[in-house]
Amino acid sequence: MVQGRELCASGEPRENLSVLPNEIATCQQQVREQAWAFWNLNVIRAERPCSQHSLCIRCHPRIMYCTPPNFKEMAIRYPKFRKFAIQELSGRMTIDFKNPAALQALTITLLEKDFGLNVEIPLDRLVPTVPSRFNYVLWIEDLLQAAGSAGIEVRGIDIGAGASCIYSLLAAKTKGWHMLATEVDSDSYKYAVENVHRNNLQHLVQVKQTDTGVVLQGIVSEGQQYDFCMCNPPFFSSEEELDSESKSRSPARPPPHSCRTGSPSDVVVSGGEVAFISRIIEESKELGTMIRIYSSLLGHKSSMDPVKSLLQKAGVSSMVDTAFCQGRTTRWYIAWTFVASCNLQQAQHHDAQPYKKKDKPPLRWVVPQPSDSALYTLTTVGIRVKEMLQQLQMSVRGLRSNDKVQSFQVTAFNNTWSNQRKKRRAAVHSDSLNKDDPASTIPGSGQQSFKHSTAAEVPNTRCDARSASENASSNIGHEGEAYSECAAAVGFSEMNGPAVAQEMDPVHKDTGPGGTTGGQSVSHKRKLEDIISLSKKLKTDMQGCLLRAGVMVSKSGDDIHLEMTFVEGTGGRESLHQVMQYFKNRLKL
Ligand SMILES: C[S@@+](CC[C@H](N)C(=O)[O-])C[C@H]1O[C@@H](n2cnc3c(N)ncnc32)[C@H](O)[C@@H]1O
Repeated sequence: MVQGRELCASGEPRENLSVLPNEIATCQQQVREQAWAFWNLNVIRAERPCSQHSLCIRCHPRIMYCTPPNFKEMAIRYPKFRKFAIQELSGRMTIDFKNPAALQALTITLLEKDFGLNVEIPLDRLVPTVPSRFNYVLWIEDLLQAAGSAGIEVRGIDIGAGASCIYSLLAAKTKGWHMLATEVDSDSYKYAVENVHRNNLQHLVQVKQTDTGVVLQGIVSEGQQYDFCMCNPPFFSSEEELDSESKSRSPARPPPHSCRTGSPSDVVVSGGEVAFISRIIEESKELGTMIRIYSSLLGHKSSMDPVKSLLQKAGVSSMVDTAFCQGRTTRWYIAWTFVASCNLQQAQHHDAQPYKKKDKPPLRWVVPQPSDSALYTLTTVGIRVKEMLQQLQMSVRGLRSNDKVQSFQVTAFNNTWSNQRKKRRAAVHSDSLNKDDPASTIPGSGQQSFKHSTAAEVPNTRCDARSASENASSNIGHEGEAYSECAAAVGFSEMNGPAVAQEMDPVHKDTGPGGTTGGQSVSHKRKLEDIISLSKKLKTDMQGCLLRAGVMVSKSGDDIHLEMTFVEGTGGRESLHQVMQYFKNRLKL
């Protein structure tokens, strides 16, 4: 990677690219860049977004791929994908995006994981990228809504289904739409038919082999009515154009991250995509309202203007276009209708989501049942958790307390949870040496809580360091939602000023054994002053707290869960893991 040569998708130089020092790291970085790019993320590497980023960092607002999928989880769960998973030095999983077999495994795995689809795609045919295909399906759904066709039994046509038959399978599986998929290539046709059967979707998807001479004519018979047609046309006019595309690519545009897949029959058509779409437009003039919405994807932005002017000449009653971006690849989409009452412009959405860094899920643990089941209640566990947090000298602020949830915001400035045994021994030792030294009880010295701690040292074997599968499963399922719940419980916005004051209150009140705030001795007063000055220092250090987290005790069925969500802190998530481990080892009811 050479700084200065790197450009944003729009052609502007990227800023602040990090170049790792050695060759291995650079190589790792490149693989990672490919991965990021593949997931629509290359642009986040530019600290200062270019003028077009607001436009190009886009995926459909309803798509799940605005955050990248968890390759680690996929590698654990899917052996087909695991074969191609590469672990970087950082531990992050990626694949070689230049390897068609790896792309094939990625597509097949995502279709299975996210859509329950079992698909086979030959390596000599186009391997579709799942996010870009699902973007189109979701956009069609928007168009149907705009055309007033949503909610009814939807019938669509997928022109050029390819071997994967991906659009029809996604549309049928996720939306229950009836699809007619057409394909001219006999090998692709066979694969498409098998893929439909493999997923038992014959009742929704019909695959038809067609002639190159037609696109829609002869497919839609008299009296038939379809709600939409969609198409990912062959982009190129010749194999030479296909080959020269990468060479003729403007130096302002970076090379594509992933390799090209598919045969020339997939991507080459006489006259290129404009000619192909102009055939759809011509035929749409004939078919008129028999198909309510016509649409096509465009592989080249330069095709948009000629296509629009053809549509204007065709006298369409409404048209709309959009673009979705995946990594360095943008695809444009156009739709039109001859139905006078359809205003497709209503489907114009400018609220596409920018990439959001995936929120880390909370750490979660099922609190084991004690022998006395009467103690296994939300209240008892909540109280015990709060006590333990306070014993750890954390500031604990109650946030929510009802019959389902008890949640707290906690802040720690010192690591009072690691090496407990060692610290206790040291505390006992120093205690015997300085029995009367008041400093030994100053909160924050890390000693007071250990003296008072009654927690057993017996490690809980069920809860030892997280296993790989536990790590993985923490990312599976609806942790995102759980995270939001916990994060909401934590109340990010409330986490500043008031928490500080409240945090310090217990310290002020804690005047030591037998002490009162009135009529104190001089030494006791000094001790209080020390504590107050320490408190003030801690207040000013608030920004640099070691750990701030949300802690939630919740009931789910018969189980009581303890969840911890990292918010901030110099100790990072590692410190949260340590605190969770502390609870796993010591929480006794
Ligand atoms: C770019 S590929 C798209 C495949 C698939 N829809 C996808 O998005 O991955 C274009 C497909 O259209 C097919 N095709 C080309 N001309 C066609 C025609 N006149 N009618 C139907 N399919 C056609 C090609 O064989 C190829 O499979």
